[in-house]
Amino acid sequence: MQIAVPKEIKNHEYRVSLTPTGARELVSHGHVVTLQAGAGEGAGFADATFEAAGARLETDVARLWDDAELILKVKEPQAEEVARLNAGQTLFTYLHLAAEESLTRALMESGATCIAYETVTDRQGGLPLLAPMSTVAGRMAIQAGAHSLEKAQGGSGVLLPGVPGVAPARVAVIGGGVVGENAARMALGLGAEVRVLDTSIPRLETLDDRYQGRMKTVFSTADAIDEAVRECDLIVGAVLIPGAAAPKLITREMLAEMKPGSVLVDVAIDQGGCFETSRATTHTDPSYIVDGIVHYCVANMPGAVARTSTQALTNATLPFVIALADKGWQQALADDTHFAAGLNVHAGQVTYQAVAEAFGLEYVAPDKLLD
Ligand SMILES: NC(=O)C1=CN([C@@H]2O[C@H](COP(=O)(O)OP(=O)(O)OC[C@H]3O[C@@H](n4cnc5c(N)ncnc54)[C@H](O)[C@@H]3O)[C@@H](O)[C@H]2O)C=CC1
Ligand SMILES: CC(=O)C(=O)O
Ligand SMILES: [Mg+2]
Repeated sequence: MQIAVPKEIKNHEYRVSLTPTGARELVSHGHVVTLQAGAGEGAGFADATFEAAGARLETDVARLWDDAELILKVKEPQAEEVARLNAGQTLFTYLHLAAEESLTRALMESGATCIAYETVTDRQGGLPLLAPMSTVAGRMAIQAGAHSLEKAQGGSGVLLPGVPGVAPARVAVIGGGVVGENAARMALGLGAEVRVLDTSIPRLETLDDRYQGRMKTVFSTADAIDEAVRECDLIVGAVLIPGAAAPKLITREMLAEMKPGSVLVDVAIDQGGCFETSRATTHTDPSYIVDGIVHYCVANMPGAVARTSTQALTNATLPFVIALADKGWQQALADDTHFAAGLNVHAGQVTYQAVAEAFGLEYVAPDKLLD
């Protein structure tokens, strides 16, 4: 199969969708891997390393897209990328469509088959292609939050661990999944006082057991969120209802209850964000202030640590990419219902229920296309 690896064009996105190690595996399966020249540089992978792995280099972007049967990307396609996509091609990348009606409609119009990393599932009920980047983003959320608390960023001037004789900061993490656990773990490591809110009791049990009570576990209710808003210096938004737009858990009105200069880090921004006042930002200008509260809402946080993220992403995606390339999308998805959960759009139809519901579009179940 002809596989294309374009250079990412989203603001400060330095990841690439395949490492040279991944390219070597695909080439050994008899596939042709074509990399846009320079696509790996941001992640520290020179063109020559890809060539040594058996990949071809292409400088003509139009030709790269035109010749491809399978296009591997990291971030959702930007407008100029959607325009290059054609019927019959398969796109495998993060899509986050429930937060993006215009992208959903544009992908439908392209006629292509679009498989989202973030909705592929596993037998344990997890999201194996979201998890590696959630791990990265969760860990970064506390770095970003600590920085945002500094006065120069508009923050309250609180140091997360405090110092002897001065209390540490209070951190609340709403959503105790992969992002949430990693954020809470980093905050604990820095000496903050940490609570995690989740609606899943089994998840809170796991965290309580794993961290032996060192982080407070809280059942997520409106009361518990009100309390966190009043008490905490830093709140990380890390909720997810797979494939759906994030619920708005902190309203603009509630910001008045927060201490001035407190910080909201909305990691769930790629699914629309879980705070009413969140809007997606970029690494160029990552935070802004509403009613005295600093908001950090970067939708591609892992792009800033592209080396680590690229390796972690390829480790997770490679078995799925090999299945797509070896068998074609229809057979690969028919053989694995968890992989089939990744299909979001095919030939003009929406094949992911939460996305169809978000925009009042007709839903076509993937299994109807796979018989
Ligand atoms: N901004 C960025 O760069 C990145 C964003 N993300 C996003 O972070 C979000 C979280 O991802 P994961 O941790 O992997 O998901 P996950 O599925 O592992 O965890 C989500 C958790 O939220 C909980 N939850 C749902 N509704 C809740 C509520 N009302 N209150 C409290 N908890 C609630 C669930 O029970 C679950 O434990 C996703 O939107 C994901 O796309 C992930 C990676 C990078
Ligand atoms: C998950 C996601 O949106 C990212 O890694 O950028
Ligand atoms: Mg086209």
